[in-house]
Amino acid sequence: MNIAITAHDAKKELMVQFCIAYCGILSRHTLCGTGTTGKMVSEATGLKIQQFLSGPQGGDQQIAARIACNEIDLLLFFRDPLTPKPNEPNDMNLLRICDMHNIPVATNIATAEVLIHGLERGDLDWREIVRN
Ligand SMILES: O=C(CO)COP(=O)(O)O
Repeated sequence: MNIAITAHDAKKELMVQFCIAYCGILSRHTLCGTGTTGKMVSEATGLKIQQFLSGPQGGDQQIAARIACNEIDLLLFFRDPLTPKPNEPNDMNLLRICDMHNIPVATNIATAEVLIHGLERGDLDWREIVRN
């Protein structure tokens, strides 16, 4: 499966901890992410992550474009609901494009836990069919 990761600044450390905890599962999949999040997770876990631009520079949109091309099977996007963001419209577009294409997306760690266990159990195997 192709998994994309991104996180707002206040949630980056949480994303790192999540990826450390599920490193074993994540290592069996193809990972990509926005620049800073991808770099932090890669350095902390040793996971190979294709790093796009930083989110505000267009990394979010690079992920959105891949979702539109049916190249992403799962998005983990840890959002900070408390701090206003200059690139909020891009964030909204990323979530919109997931809804457009029925891509499983977690915007917080609780949902991410459910999805990662589901992924491990094979609940997302239907993506293999719709991708091909
Ligand atoms: O912008 C982001 C989430 O919207 C994250 O981008 P970075 O991982 O490059 O900080």
